[in-house]
Amino acid sequence: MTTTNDQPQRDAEQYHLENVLQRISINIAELDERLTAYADDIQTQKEYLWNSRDEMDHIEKISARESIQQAVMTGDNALTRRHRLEKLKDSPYFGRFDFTRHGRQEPIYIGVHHFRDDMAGENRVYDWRAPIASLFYDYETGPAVYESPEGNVAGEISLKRQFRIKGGAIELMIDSAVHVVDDVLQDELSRASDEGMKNIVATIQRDQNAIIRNDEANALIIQGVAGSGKTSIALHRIAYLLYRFKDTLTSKDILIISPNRVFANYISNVLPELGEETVNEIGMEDLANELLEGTYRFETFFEQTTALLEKNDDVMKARLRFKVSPAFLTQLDRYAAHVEANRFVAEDLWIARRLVPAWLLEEVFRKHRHLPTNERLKQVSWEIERKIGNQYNYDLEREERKELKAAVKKMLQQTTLRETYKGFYDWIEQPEMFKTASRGRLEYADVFPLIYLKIRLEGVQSSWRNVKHLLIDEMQDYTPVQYAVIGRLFSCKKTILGDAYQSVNPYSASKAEEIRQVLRQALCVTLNKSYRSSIEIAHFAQRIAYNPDFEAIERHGEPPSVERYRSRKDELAAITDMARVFSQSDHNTLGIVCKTQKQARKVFDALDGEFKRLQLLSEHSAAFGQGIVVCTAHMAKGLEFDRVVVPDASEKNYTTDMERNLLYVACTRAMHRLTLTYIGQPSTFITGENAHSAVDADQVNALHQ
Ligand SMILES: Nc1ncnc2c1ncn2[C@@H]1O[C@H](COP(=O)(O)OP(=O)(O)OP(=O)(O)O)[C@@H](O)[C@H]1O
Repeated sequence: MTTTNDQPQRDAEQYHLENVLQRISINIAELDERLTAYADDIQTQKEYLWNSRDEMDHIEKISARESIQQAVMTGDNALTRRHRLEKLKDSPYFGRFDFTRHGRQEPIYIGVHHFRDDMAGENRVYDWRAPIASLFYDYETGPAVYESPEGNVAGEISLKRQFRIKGGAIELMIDSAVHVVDDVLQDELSRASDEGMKNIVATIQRDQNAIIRNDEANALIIQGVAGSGKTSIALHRIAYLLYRFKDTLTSKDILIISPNRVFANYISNVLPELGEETVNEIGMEDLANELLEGTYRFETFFEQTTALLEKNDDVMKARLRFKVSPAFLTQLDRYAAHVEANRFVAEDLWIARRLVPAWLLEEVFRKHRHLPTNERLKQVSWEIERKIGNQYNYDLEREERKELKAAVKKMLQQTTLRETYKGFYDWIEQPEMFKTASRGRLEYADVFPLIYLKIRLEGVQSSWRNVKHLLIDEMQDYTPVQYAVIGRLFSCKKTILGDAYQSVNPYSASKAEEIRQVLRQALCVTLNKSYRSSIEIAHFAQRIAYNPDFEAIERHGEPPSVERYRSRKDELAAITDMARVFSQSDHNTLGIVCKTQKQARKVFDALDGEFKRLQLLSEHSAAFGQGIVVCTAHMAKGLEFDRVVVPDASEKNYTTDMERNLLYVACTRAMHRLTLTYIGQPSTFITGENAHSAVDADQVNALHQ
């Protein structure tokens, strides 16, 4: 790898950049002229329609309106193109490679958007998603081949160059012989955090590129270590699919299931940055509410996790464990079949002195299995009435119709969905496995099994049935039953991603393999390289949850510090000092990540009043900004901060497996600095026999060299 200090080369690139910027400005000016002409044309057409409305017939009016609509659409397209060009003005491209095919060498510039210079009839910048752009991510200099719609195109790459261009000036320019230059990546990763998640188009790695461009897998499951870029890749994949299938896929066809609104907000600017509209997003609880049509109140996942942490109730854990086992789903399926077979007890029926045999009633009832129960009964009565009409040439009187309806209704074992669900636990002779949460609500662990039963017995209405691509983040926090519901609800393609090591609630979790068993036809891929944290932080986190396949990017920073205090008061005073130091630094975010909401509230109260940009996140929060963010590990999942402080990293506070996971999530949120504080004894996960002391930090380092 060489940094291009070669002045003539830099001058040539500067000249090229200025030329591209000039061409962008010329194209924008031309678009502006066209936009003015479109606006005038639309205005004229509207005036004509208005002035001539009395002389025009219906057909003429429709055609005039269509013509206006057409002009508006053309104008909109021109406006979108203008917006894109405007964005390119700041940074038109980030990469170049020289590609020789059929003896002809051409420099190819790659940017976030395509720039076709319409006036000169030339492609000046290729969209990073274009087939030819894959060469940039997949090859070093030398022979290379890419797949185009017309077939494979082979050639030779003779130069690879990376740029960082800002405000129309080249800030960084590096030539590289390796696939994507480490220096540029290092430079990107060393920066302070942004508002929200950023795009990574300039430094997508080869294995990441393969996942982004996989357009065949029906369900793609990405298991990746903390900070491996799963969320980034999933969003870039969505942008890629929108580009690749632009005729059949729009952002309205995509749905993201995300863990909470803070996370949804955090990732929401990536797609617009990539030139796509934001896509629909929903949380599991909202989805459940919609499927149950708001008829049942239930505790939230956050409440379930909090209860587990605060009560450490073994009986509750046993209930949760039971409901994530594969056997549970099988039993639920059997029960659904049993209920279906026994809920309608038909008898021969005499209506208007005509016989309706029991077998016929049963057959009609069975036929309409996917209707809600009431609808189904109505359908049975209506079909029987029609059959009587056809067979006996007799139309039922009003009273007879009523009699028929009542008789059909009586044949059904009348129970509510909730009673039927509760009956499941009696049926399997484990009634203790069903328990209501506070205020008569359903326990969260019962919500999706209940929905599953509803789907099996009567079907559900979903406003998302037309979704064409579903993205599920933090897959580890959903149970096999949730995946069974998702599998039945969404027949579309799916991208599912997460990390088994980051389950915030191991009693209610799934691993990639378990998800694959439920969804079938799924392709699992693994990402083992972590980009977020400095190598020191990454290796520290490995001591908490060791993964032999883990690989950290070689970016150095300060070693994490574990600090002991004599009292809680001293500890809080030290954390306040850390917040002060952060406020004076050039870092943008400090996450103070606690185990429970109560603990987070205490830390927040200690800091409140002194710091301007201070925020406490709760399950009701919708976003977080730059500054100091106090939250639980549960809420911090998927987020990242320049600096992280983990208060109360004591033996008492972090003991169980669940707490180990939370500690791991908390530490892996840190990009550049990590501090853990405690009083008494430190958690054995970071120092004692429970930490991965068998493989100490040096050994872990050695493993990765
Ligand atoms: N190829 C890349 N180039 C630059 N930055 C990258 C690249 N891949 C990942 N990153 C950065 O690494 C960080 C982690 O990415 P992301 O949040 O997508 O990972 P994740 O696997 O979803 O993490 P986690 O599971 O820990 O929440 C982000 O700052 C992202 O920008």
